[in-house]
Amino acid sequence: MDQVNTVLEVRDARHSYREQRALSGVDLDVQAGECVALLGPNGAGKTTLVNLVIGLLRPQADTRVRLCGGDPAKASTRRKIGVVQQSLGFPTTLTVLELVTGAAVRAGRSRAAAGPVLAELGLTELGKRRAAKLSGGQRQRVQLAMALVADPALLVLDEPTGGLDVPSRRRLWSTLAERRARGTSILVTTHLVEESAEVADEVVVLDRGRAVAKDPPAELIAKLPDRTVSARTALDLAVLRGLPGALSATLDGQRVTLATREPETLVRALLAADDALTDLRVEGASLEEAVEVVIGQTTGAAA
Ligand SMILES: Nc1ncnc2c1ncn2[C@@H]1O[C@H](COP(=O)(O)OP(=O)(O)OP(=O)(O)O)[C@@H](O)[C@H]1O
Repeated sequence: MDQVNTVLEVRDARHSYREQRALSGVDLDVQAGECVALLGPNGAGKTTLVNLVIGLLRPQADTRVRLCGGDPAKASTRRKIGVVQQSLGFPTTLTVLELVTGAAVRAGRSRAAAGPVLAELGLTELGKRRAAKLSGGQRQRVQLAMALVADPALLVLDEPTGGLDVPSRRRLWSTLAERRARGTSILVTTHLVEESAEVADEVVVLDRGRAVAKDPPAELIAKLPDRTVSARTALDLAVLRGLPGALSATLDGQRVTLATREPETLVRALLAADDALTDLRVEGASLEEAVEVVIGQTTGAAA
């Protein structure tokens, strides 16, 4: 691996809160300009991993975290990251402009850097408003502006969409996509599997403290063995089950549903066997299903 391009490197992350084990040996890499989405059910260890990355938790055992080649325990290394966390507060007596300008100055950037970032996040008109008078969604945008104004090498967001309405979520994901296109590396934890897939280059699925999948979203979906082909047909069940590519077939009235790993082969055979066939549908798997499958597989393996 090209170390120069590795913005974040986590090796063998293990973490326990007293007797509660939260991470059991996770490796994670974020390359320059890459967006990695950390997915997984409640309690999987996502926040624990993020807190190790941003230096809020001290590494235990042989856990090794390198951020731009440095140790996140050091303030000089932490300055290279921008963090958006739900629990992170800021002084509510300051105005939006003061908060974002302050973040720019602390990061060694000019005060003038605040203006373009406020515009990027649609906050210009709220510049004079005190943080105490902002809605939850607006506060979240201010946090993102404070993180982005520092032009971080890595942007870390822990559940940034919590409490946001649909337009605000869309706006957040499109801001992240634009920043990624401009070269910012992003690590984001989320429960919104499908939304994250539109931005993420790679999804890492955590389950009970382990990484159970690490793939580009499309590859994770492609690992799902089955697709569903359905149609209205007069063919009987025995014929349908015998079609090339059919793994199984069920009939509901005249509607057949077939499972297959070779949808193209099966569809060709179906059309050849029944020229009166109607209402043909091929359902691809969603990323959400793929994530459920990888978590289900490990649950089954552990049982
Ligand atoms: N401060 C703490 N003290 C004790 N146990 C903790 C603490 N923080 C987390 N845990 C436990 O560690 C495990 C991982 O929690 P973590 O918050 O990292 O998961 P998560 O994937 O972020 O979950 P969620 O999606 O619910 O936010 C859970 O079993 C949780 O109960």
